[in-house]
Amino acid sequence: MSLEDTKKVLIALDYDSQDAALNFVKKLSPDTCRLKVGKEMFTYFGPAFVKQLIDLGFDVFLDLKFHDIPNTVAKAVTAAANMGVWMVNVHASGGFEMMNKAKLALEKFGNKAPLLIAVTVLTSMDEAELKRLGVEKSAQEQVIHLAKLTKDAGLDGVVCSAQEAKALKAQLGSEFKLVTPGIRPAGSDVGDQKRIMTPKQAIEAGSDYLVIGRPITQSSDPVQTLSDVNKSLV
Ligand SMILES: O=C(O)c1cc(=O)[nH]c(=O)n1[C@@H]1O[C@H](COP(=O)(O)O)[C@@H](O)[C@H]1O
Repeated sequence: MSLEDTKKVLIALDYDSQDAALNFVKKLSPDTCRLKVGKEMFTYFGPAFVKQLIDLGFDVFLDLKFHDIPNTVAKAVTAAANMGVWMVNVHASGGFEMMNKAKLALEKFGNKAPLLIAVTVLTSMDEAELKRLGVEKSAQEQVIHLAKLTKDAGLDGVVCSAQEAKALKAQLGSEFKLVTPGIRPAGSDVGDQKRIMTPKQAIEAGSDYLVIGRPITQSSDPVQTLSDVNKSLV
């Protein structure tokens, strides 16, 4: 297995302090994880913070979950690619045309284009919440439906829960990337996540990348917790 393949963990840097985030990041090696910057840190600290992480040698997943008209999203993913991020995402419910236009906008970056993935059904949602939105399908059916649309639009993969990973790999093939938040090592707080799995279960089910935030960042020894998670995946 190559070094790249061993970096399955994407740490969700959900901090409201840049110093706290950087103190933590400086204890990490880019060989053992990748980093995710989401709405909170990007809204506070912007592209300059993302660039600092890239300059420290980390692959960055810019998780801004774009959901807008096709032209706006195509321009937003172009801005992300110009920042040099490794992965960027949109909401699949933005539709085929929006996703396809975003993917086409990244073609000009050639092999420097970030991976483009789409969020299917948020891992914080269960079937009761889907029903409130007027979705009558089960969570798994809705994830599969949106993942097929995402693949047809030419994207590289989806964000889903690990609970759907086995069915998605069977239906969409091994190359289509599955990025799974809602990861909870045994015994850790579930918080607002609903569709969860442990890191080891998620990899066994077919997840390519595990997004893990609070179980690592709020642990009493985050570096040790990351190391324990990585060891559990070997
Ligand atoms: O796109 C995401 O990363 C994402 C999608 C999703 O369905 N669920 C989800 O939790 N996330 C993100 O994954 C991270 C999960 O963090 P923890 O729940 O702290 O492990 C957060 O930064 C969320 O914004």
